[in-house]
Amino acid sequence: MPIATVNPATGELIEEFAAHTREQVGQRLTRAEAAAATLRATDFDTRARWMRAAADLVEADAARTARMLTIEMGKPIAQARAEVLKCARAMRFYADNAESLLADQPLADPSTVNASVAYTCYAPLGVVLAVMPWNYPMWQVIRFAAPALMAGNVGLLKHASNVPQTAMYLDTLFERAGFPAGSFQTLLIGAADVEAVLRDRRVAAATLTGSEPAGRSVAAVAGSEVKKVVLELGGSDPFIVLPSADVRAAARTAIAARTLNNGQSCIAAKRFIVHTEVYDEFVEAFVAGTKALTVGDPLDEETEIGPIATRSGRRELVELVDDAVAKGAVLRCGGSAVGTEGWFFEPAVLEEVTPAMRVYREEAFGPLAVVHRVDGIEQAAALANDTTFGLSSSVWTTDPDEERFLISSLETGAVFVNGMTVSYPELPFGGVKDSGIGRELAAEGIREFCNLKTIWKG
Ligand SMILES: O=CCCC(=O)O
Repeated sequence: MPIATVNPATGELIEEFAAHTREQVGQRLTRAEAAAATLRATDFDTRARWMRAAADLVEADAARTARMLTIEMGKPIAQARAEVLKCARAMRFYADNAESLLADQPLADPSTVNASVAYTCYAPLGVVLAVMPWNYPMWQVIRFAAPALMAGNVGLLKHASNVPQTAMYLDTLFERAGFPAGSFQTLLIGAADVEAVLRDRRVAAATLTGSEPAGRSVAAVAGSEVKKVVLELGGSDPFIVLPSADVRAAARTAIAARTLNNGQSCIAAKRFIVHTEVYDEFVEAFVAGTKALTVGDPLDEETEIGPIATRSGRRELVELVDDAVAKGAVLRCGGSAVGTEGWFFEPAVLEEVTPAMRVYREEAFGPLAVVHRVDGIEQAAALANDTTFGLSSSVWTTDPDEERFLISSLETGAVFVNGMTVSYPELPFGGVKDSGIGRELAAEGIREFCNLKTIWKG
C-alpha cells in the first residue's frame, strides 16, 4: 500500500511519500535510544513545560491541522477541529498530573515485610513503538504520546499509510516544543516492516490501535519477544434503550453515537437494542434523524457526514448491507454508495437482522446501524454480549435496578448510562474480549508503559 494522502472526498492523490529505507529506520532507532537515556534523566517539571509548549503549538496550528485531517481521511471539518483541541487538552492533563499519577506508593507498615522502608515507584520502559490508525489521526497518537513522554518514555510512530501528512506533522511536534531530538519520531514504513522494528532490542514495548488481525499479529511478535503490549482494537458497541428512558433523547444521541467521525470510530454505537414497548417510537425518530443528516463535502462547515476514508471501506459497508438485505433484513434508509467522485455512503439503518447475516457479528466501520427488538432486560444484555467484542456500551434507563443489572452484566470496558460513549483524558479507555488488552488514558494509561519497581530497605 503506498504511503500517500488521497482525498476521500474526491479520490485525488494529493501527495505521495517515499518509505524510509532500512538505514533511515536504523538511524531513527539509534536516535530514539539516545533520547530515551536523555529523557529518563529529566524531571516532571521539565517534561511538563515541554508538553505544555507542545499543547500551545497544537492549538496555534489547529486551523491548518484540522484541514489536513479532513483532507486525509474525510471527517467533517468541525469534528477535525474538535479532535485537534482534544489533543491539546490531553497534553495539558498529563502535563498537570503525570507526577502525581506516578508518585511513589509507600507500604503503610513496612515491618510486615521485615523492612524499614518499602515502596513502589514508576520508571520509564524506554522506546515504545506505536502502531496507529487513520480514524482519529491525531488523537489516537497523542493519547499514547502525551502520557508516554510525560512518564519519560520515547515514542516511535508507525502511522496508517493514508495519513502521512499527519504523521509527519507529529514527527516534528515534540521537538519543536523543546523535547530532546528523537523523543518522538515517525517511521514511514509499511505494515510488513513493523515486525523487524518491534523485534529490535532497542524497542521495549508496543501499543496498537487498529484492527483485530493487526493487533493479534503485533501481540504475537511482542509475546515472542516478551515485550509489553497494549491493544485497542475494534468494537461493536451495544446501545440499549429501555422503557423508562427518555426515548427521544436516546434516539437523538443514538444518531450522533452511530455517525460521529463518519461512523468510523471503535466506540461508535453499532447495535441498537431496544425494548419492544418503545421500539417503534425509537426507530421512527432514529430513522428520520438519520435521513436528515447532511452528507457532503467535509470541508463545508454544514456537513455532518463526509466520505468513508477509503474505497475498500465503503465497499465493505455496501457488502454488509447487501448481504443482510439478501438474507431478509429490512433496510429503512440509505445503504448505497453515492456521488460521482469520492467514497460517499448514505447513512443506513437495518432492522430484522439475524445471526445468519455478516453485520450481526462484524464491526460496521461507517454510518450503518443495526436495530434489534427485545422483550426484556435479560434478553437485551444477552444480545449485547453476543459478540466477540467488548469495548464499550451505552444504556438508557432511569430505573436504578436496571442500571445496576446492566453495569454488572455487560462484558465491556465501559458502560455509559444515559449518554454516548466518549473518551476523556481523565477516564481509562480500553476493552475486554477481542477489543483489546490494557488501558489508555487516565492513571492506568500512563502506568502501562512503566516499570513498577518494588523498593525494599532493611
Ligand atoms: O476509534 C476509537 C477511539 C475514539 C475516541 O477516543 O473517541
